[in-house]
Amino acid sequence: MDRPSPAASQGRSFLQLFSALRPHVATDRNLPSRLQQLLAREKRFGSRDRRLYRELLYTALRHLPWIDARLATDTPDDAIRATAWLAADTAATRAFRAHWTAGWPEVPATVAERARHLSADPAALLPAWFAEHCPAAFQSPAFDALHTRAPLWIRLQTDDATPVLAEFEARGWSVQPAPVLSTALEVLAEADLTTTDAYARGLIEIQDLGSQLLLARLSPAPAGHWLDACAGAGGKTLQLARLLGTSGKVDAHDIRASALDELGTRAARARIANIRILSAAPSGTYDGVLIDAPCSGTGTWRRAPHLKWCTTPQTITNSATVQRQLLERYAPLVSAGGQLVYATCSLSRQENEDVITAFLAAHPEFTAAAPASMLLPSDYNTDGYFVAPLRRV
Ligand SMILES: C[S@@+](CC[C@H](N)C(=O)[O-])C[C@H]1O[C@@H](n2cnc3c(N)ncnc32)[C@H](O)[C@@H]1O
Repeated sequence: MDRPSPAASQGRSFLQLFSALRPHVATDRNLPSRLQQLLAREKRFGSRDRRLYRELLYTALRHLPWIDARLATDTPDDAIRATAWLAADTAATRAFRAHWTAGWPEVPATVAERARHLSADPAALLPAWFAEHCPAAFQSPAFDALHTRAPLWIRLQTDDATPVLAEFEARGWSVQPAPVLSTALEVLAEADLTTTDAYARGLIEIQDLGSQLLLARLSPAPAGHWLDACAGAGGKTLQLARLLGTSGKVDAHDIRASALDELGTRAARARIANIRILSAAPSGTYDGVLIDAPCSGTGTWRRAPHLKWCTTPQTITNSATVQRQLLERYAPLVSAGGQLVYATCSLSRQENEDVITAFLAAHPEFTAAAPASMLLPSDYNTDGYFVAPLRRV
């Protein structure tokens, strides 16, 4: 007798995991931690199982109304089948997808075609209230990019990529350079980069291409003294420190001490010496101030799809209030002629253009140094970002 395919019982396990997460989707912005804990508790899972379930769960969250609708029928296996079909084809998902979607067509490139195949409503995949915040998100190709697994980008933190490329090749990981930025590489493998020598030596950092482009395109003048006012764990601080060169310096501040500790570890790993961590409130003046503001994260919906379902218009209004306060707090630290850079990973007009318009109206001593710009996830296969470069006159 043929042994049953493991994919059949994996389908049941996926449904169990999904139903454990489902009640928390609308309320828990930290759902990825909950998902991580859920998978860690299941001692019977190996690392490949965990990769499979993670991919399936993220796919289901990305397409939540479609999956919910199938689970509400008397053939819930349809939910497994649809999730398997929509999931990315990776080493971990291949056998599972082959079992559950035998005879199904290739997954089409656009959400509209996928919806047609599943007799589903494409518009249901984004909250309707978001249309007035970012109409472009509802249109192809941005809409398609938002419903595709986010790629893994790294930033080279060395002028010599040879040891990085050699190590990746030895591990069987292929990479693809970003056509728009020489320091950015897409890793085309399910790689745990934190286990590499390149990572341990600080030769690479995991950083979305969109985040990299934001600073690379500003090309801050070398040798300047900058404040990274909302540095977090320092994704942009490290990049800024390299762009400014060894005669420039960055003061990195955040209200989260634990994030600043992590920043210190990353800077030490990369032997970057021109970063000073400021736990206390910054003062004095700077050639440039970066405000990478806390935001609703709507630009990260492809990477963090649960945020689509727990973000509300009120979340956005609250973020915009904090963003205006942060500009008021840190803009006075820009010296005359200096730069003020406001950035978010939000696609909402209310957190982006509206915040900047209100700030400029209240502060004639600042002017736009260049047009503000929005990076849509479809532009270069990234998360979505907004950046407004301002100057103090
Ligand atoms: C978008 S995250 C920063 C990400 C970081 N720049 C990076 O590239 O990895 C926003 C950060 O602002 C911080 N923050 C919130 N309120 C703040 C305040 N009043 N002053 C400084 N930082 C603040 C948060 O703790 C959070 O780390």
